[in-house]
Amino acid sequence: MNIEIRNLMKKYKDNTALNNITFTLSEPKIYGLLGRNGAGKTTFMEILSGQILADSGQITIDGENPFDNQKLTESICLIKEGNNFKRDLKVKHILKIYSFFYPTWDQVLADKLIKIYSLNRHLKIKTLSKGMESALGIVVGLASKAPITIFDEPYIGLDAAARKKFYEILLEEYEAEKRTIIFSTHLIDEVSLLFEEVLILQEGELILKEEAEVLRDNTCAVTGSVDEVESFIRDKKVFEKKQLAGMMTAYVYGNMAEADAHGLNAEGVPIQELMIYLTEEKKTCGSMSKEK
Ligand SMILES: Nc1ncnc2c1ncn2[C@@H]1O[C@H](COP(=O)(O)OP(=O)(O)OP(=O)(O)O)[C@@H](O)[C@H]1O
Repeated sequence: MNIEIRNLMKKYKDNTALNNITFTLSEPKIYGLLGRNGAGKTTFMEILSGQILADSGQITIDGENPFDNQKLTESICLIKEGNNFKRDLKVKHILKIYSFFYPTWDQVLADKLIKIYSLNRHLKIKTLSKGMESALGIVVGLASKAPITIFDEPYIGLDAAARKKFYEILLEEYEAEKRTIIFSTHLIDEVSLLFEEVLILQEGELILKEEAEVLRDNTCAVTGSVDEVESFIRDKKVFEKKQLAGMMTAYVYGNMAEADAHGLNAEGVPIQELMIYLTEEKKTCGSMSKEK
């Protein structure tokens, strides 16, 4: 589905949550939507899923506005950090409701996931632990098979093994059938290998939109003697330098092969590091620009 966002603005009183963002998500991909606390990620995901209205600008999915649009809502599944389900309903009721709601619902997958996460269908939501409630969110998000599936920090309380299982199945399902998956999380290191494209919001503005592979190929951490590294980075954009006992590591925009050719040790820069750097101050990544 083609998602077009043009000059989207959203304010809460004097607080600007989204400030004139413009971009297009035209392909089914796994998108990582990143940013510091309060950057506007949840606000954007709520507008995209038709739950709230923007103040101005346009948002369209295949040409239609998602707000109050029943037909489109059947194609979008938003799983939030918590409170996704009515507290007095049982797990089995939730599964039933969502299976009716989503034309693309996959009951076989839902059953498989219920088993993997050892969820008891007869328990009421209010009696589930935080981790179990998150697991149910994951079951619904994945089994919905919604063409636009959005996970907003979906795994509060879920342990590392359960999160790993989630990533594995997400990837398996995505490989079997591509769909647009938008994933927002603060556990970037854990998930970043899943991302095909990364979007970074800061203070309501989109400061980066780039394919993950381009980011990986064009940023590196080079280490060597201070003189060697200083000479290598002279004509490069450097976003951090660290020095210890005569050695220097510099994070730069450049590729590893070039650093190797200079006899320097080069490693990739984790997306989390890049996000932290870019959001320290308002910076954009030069040619790795925000809008395409
Ligand atoms: N319902 C609301 N009422 C008032 N202000 C709000 C509301 N929802 C969000 N905001 C404000 O809008 C800004 C963006 O919030 P949002 O929740 O979209 O950020 P976020 O990137 O999802 O943050 P986090 O990573 O902490 O979840 C913040 O300054 C927040 O305080």
